[in-house]
Amino acid sequence: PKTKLLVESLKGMKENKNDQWTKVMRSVNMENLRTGYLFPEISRREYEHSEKYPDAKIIKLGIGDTSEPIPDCIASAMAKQAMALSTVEGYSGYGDEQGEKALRKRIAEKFYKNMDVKWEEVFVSDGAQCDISRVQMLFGSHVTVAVQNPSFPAYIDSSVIFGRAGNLQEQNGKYERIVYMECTPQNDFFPDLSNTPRTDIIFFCSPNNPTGTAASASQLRRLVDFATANGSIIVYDSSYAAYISDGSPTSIFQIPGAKQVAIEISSFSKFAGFTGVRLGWTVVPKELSYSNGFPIVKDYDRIVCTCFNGASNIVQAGGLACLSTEGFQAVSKVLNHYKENAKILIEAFRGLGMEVYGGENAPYLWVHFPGSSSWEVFAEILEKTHILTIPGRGFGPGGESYIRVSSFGHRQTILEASKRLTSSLRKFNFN
Ligand SMILES: Cc1ncc(COP(=O)(O)O)c(CN[C@@H](CCC[C@H](N)C(=O)O)C(=O)O)c1O
Repeated sequence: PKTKLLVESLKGMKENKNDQWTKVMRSVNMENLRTGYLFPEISRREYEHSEKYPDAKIIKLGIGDTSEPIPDCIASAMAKQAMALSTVEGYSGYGDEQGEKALRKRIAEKFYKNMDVKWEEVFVSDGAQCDISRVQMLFGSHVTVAVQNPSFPAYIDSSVIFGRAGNLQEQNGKYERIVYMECTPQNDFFPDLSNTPRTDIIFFCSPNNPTGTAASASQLRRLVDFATANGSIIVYDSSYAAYISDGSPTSIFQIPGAKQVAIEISSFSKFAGFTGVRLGWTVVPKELSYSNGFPIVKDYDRIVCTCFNGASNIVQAGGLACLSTEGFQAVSKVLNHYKENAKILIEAFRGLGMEVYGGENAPYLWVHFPGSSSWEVFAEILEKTHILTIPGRGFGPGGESYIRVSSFGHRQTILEASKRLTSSLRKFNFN
């Protein structure tokens, strides 16, 4: 009788389709996210290609995911913490939502030396991606937002979800309420602030994803002055700071006065291979306040306590190990491996006479195919070389006619990619 009842009820649902739906309206903000999120689309294209060419050895230089194993001393620290949980004396439950004090202190010492950043201003998280949305929770839907163009899509997409982007303008692919700060080779990938309207929030990523370029101290000085003059807040994403090789600032807080106007988000993903382990942090300075003088750090603390129960204790043990002398030496070796990969790929593209940007201060190359559609270049390269890249258009209208190539991969894979590109790209006639 129970099965019969279940079958009847299911049949009943099929007869009147409308009964299947709730009466809850969909958020207009979610409706406004008209395109799919970029990275799952790249994974879908990869899957389609692997179906079409089941024997092809696809090389993945698309999604910026690390490839090399986590150094043993770091993995062992996580394993040790995990095993400790199986003992009475080693077990621990909920930790501080803001992160373990020892790790907060270590992050402040390691990455913010002489920048007057206090450990109480460091909030440990499960990654920069999540913190971008948690920082968005600080502000009402009325606030205005500026992003670099091109830029990592999470800043725009989370602004849409929080109702501060307006409608997507089909004709130019821009959201009507977002200010797009053009970053091109012509302006050294730094926006012309004298022609940039005031916004409440300025998302700024350096080293930059996708262009792979790092802002200089004088450029960041101008950015801080611009935010100070406008009473704006910079949300600075330094997830790739560890790749900086040319002495550019690794933090916005290297710029005097930045603590009054900036929040910094960062991550263990790309310097420690923690993309799957999930660990990041956000610095909210005590000096940063809303227009009524209320300290923003108090609201951020409230959001972290209400919306996040703290990063995993196992993962935080790994984070602490990353920042030990031995651990940081070990992850730096892996970083150099990726930097060497970038050099190999730059050589391959430059050897073909192509304009390549980035790669020195970030694990991303920004390759220009003047006059070509970036999705067509992406598809052609995938079809002809079985190499996955990312079409620049996926990072905003400013990415059209570029592709982003990531330098994560085993050395053999990168050398193989370089060989395929060199032998195949000559024949491509992109126009
Ligand atoms: C500028 C910047 N800020 C934050 C992040 C995410 O950091 P997290 O790992 O959350 O600490 C990233 C990671 N971006 C990658 C991974 C993307 C694929 C991930 N599934 C996603 O959907 O974002 C890429 O651009 O290929 C980044 O570039």
